[in-house]
Amino acid sequence: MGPPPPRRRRYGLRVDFVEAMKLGAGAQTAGFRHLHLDITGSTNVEALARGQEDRLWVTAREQSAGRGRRGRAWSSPAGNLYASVVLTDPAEPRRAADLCFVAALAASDAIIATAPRAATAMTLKWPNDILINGAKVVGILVEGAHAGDCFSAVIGWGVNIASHPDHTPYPAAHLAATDTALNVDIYFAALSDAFAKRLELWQRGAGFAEIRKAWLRRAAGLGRRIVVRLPSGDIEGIFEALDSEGALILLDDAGQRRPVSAGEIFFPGLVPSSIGL
Ligand SMILES: O=C(O)CCCC[C@@H]1SC[C@@H]2NC(=O)N[C@@H]21
Repeated sequence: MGPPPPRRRRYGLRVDFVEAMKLGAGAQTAGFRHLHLDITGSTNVEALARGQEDRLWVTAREQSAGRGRRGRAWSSPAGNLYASVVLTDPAEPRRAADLCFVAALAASDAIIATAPRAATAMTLKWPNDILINGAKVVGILVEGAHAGDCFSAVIGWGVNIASHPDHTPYPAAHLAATDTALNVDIYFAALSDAFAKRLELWQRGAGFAEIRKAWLRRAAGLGRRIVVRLPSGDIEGIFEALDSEGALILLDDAGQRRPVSAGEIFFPGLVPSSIGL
């Protein structure tokens, strides 16, 4: 009789003990590595703790303390994707905000590759959400840490695949509602590949200019009236463009162009439709 199988620990379980999600072949070729956990508080926190390990993906089947933007919690049951990647010195720190757009484009590429029905109704909401018929399916949290001279960025994706939470402050949806064969393994392989390609384009290709152009082609509300919620109150106007720093350019009712680099946007009069989502 051989030795008993290793006992499963709930926390900090390494990839060899759980059914591992696989990196896409392109991501492996590009030198990315992968740590898959059964359950963790937050894959972003795990990744930030490994800030020196460039090109490391950290994924988890479940999170017990998933973090969203604006200090919100991110509901994280099994069946959805929780994935973070560490990039050590990816660019000058002043260009770190570009990563929001690189990340959103990669996640949208992965939807096109794996969820063709949802993809027909997909738009990107500034700065880094993905909507299907106006309802959120992907949220992205980019965080940074300095250690000595080194700057690490961690990008975390939460992707609603098998379910979406109720009672969110915004309408939410999930991808398998229309693309029923989709699961986290299929989506993660596509995301890791798409991210390797978009990162390469940003770092070694045409930089932010190309990313900006591609993002704008999929943007929600471009050329339309939007509301921007700022700490100082709401402002309204036309979503005219994205500048070279990723700020949203709002043409207000007084004809002033106002760059917005932080805030939340809303589309007045748009009711998310629900073709099964
Ligand atoms: O509020 C948002 O829209 C951003 C949500 C980001 C959630 C993901 S899930 C994987 C990673 N780990 C976290 O704790 N948060 C991000």
